[in-house]
Amino acid sequence: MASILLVYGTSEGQTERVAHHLAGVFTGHGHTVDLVHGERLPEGLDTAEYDAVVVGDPIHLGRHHGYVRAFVERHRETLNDGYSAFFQLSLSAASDDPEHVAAAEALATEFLDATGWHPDHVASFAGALAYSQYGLLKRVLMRRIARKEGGDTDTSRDYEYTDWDAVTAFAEAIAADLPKLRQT
Ligand SMILES: Cc1cc2nc3c(=O)[nH]c(=O)nc-3n(C[C@H](O)[C@H](O)[C@H](O)COP(=O)(O)O)c2cc1C
Repeated sequence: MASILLVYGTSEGQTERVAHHLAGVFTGHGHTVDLVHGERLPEGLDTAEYDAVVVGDPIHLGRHHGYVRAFVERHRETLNDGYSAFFQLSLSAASDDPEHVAAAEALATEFLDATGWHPDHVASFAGALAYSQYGLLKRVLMRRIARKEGGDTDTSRDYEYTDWDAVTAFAEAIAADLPKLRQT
């Protein structure tokens, strides 16, 4: 049994849903998971105490949340010394245009380069459009972004593009590595 710290950033909740899904797969394999919002990190959190650290964050206006970036920068050394994984959510990853999908992956690579973090696994997942949660300005902005990405523009409902099988496969790939870590 391994101990896993799962830290996530979220604005509208889709990354939190993905984090819960990952945690469910890990606990299903008998591992323990501390699931923590990146803005509510416990004081004195020591990432070195965990066998694995998984971090997730969505793209908002081409950027990651500052608090997730700060977490990664603060713990870069232990993340790089230990076993870690990163996942990102975005609308671009849901696009039918391979260039937009590649652009989303490039944002993940840029984030990792900028923070100096070298995770063992990286994944880029499609997120969601939560029109019902957006205020007027955000709704207009997101409709514009959705139009550009070939996404849904009817703001009277929400849309989820996340491929849950891909999320499960990411979790299973990590879970498959964990028993090996305990032997080293
Ligand atoms: C204000 C705003 C800006 C966004 N900007 C981008 C963007 O620049 N590129 C992109 O691919 N997706 C963008 N998205 C889509 C989000 O990445 C997607 O909705 C994701 O599921 C949000 O995750 P969360 O619900 O955990 O906050 C944006 C979403 C919002 C609400």
